[in-house]
Amino acid sequence: MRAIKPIRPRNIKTVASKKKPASTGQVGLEEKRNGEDPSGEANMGGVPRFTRPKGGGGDGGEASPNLYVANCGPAVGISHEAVAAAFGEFGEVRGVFAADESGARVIVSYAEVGSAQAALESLNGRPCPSLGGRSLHIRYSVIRPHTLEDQANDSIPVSLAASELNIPGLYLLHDFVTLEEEQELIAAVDERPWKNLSKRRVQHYGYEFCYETRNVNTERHLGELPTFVSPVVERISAISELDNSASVTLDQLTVNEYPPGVGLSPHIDTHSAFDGLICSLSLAGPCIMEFRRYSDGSWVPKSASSDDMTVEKPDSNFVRKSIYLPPRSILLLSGEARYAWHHYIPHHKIDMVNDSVIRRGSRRISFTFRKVIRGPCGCEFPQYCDSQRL
Ligand SMILES: O=C(O)CCC(=O)C(=O)O
Ligand SMILES: [Fe+2]
Repeated sequence: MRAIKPIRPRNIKTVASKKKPASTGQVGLEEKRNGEDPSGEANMGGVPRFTRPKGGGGDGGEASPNLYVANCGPAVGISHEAVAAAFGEFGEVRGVFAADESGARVIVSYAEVGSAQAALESLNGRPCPSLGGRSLHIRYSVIRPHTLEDQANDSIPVSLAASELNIPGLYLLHDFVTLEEEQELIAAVDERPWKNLSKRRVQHYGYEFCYETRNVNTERHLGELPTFVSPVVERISAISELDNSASVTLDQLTVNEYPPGVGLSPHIDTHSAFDGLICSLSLAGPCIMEFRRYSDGSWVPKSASSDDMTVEKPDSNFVRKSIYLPPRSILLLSGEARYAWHHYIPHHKIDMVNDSVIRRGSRRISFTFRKVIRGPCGCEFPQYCDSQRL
């Protein structure tokens, strides 16, 4: 058994994610530029995320379901409810939010772009009878990128050691491979074909992971895991912390290559797809991984076809914990950590570590090893389990 280096605890803080879980688009507003989660994002930490488009020109540029409306708001005697009613004539209004602290500028967020278009055409620059005859100045709103200040407002402490997180079944082993092994593993995958997803590239071995079903086709075995990972797989099976779970034969490998700043939406790996041990080796670059335990965390199948792996319920409460994954470390998820906690990599180019700014300057490559199962999952966490959904 190889020795596991002790981990020096440090007080690290991250500028992590949003407090509120996004809608099924955890890709959320950074990616869905039209904004599908206005209520959670428009005023994150008191700072509006929808904002006035920069520069001059017409209606403010690219059409969006969110309108920036000036000369209107509580400071000029117009309540948000009144705004919602007036704009509601053009389609479903999802929300009205303060655009800034003036009280005289609001964001009106529609369900549909077409409604925003109709409202803009009818109401812009004209006195609006249902809003006291005020002339409104309307443009399409844009989403202000996350700033460090936003992130700091939404930060949670980041641990270096899994033991600090108190999540049963979670382990982080530092320096699981050497620098030389890391280079060899990276070179091996760089020689092989990558598959492009929307924001990152992947390779699958053993069985292909299907992002639409979040499962594998057990009938299509692609072959044994490649020999270049054999030393890693052997080393995993010798990890004493894992007792008998390490004796499972890992037969599926997903290699992920994340460009700087790209993360992964919160998800639990499908229970009925994989056995109780999931191992993720980090190479090349670091990341922060957040764990979330949802109080009402039933397993929600993904509706939209996407590779972002978002599986979460909007508006549910959750506990957050965060850990720093350095290159060459391996993260082990078993038991509760594997079955009941969502894991998530925030989409950040910058993280705060010990009050200093850490840039994710390089790509991160992860090797995630799992064991495919054929029958239903029999875990002890039915509320998170696709096999035992109540
Ligand atoms: O990149 C990682 O470390 C995690 C990947 C992951 O969670 C997954 O592929 O399900
Ligand atoms: Fe995962």
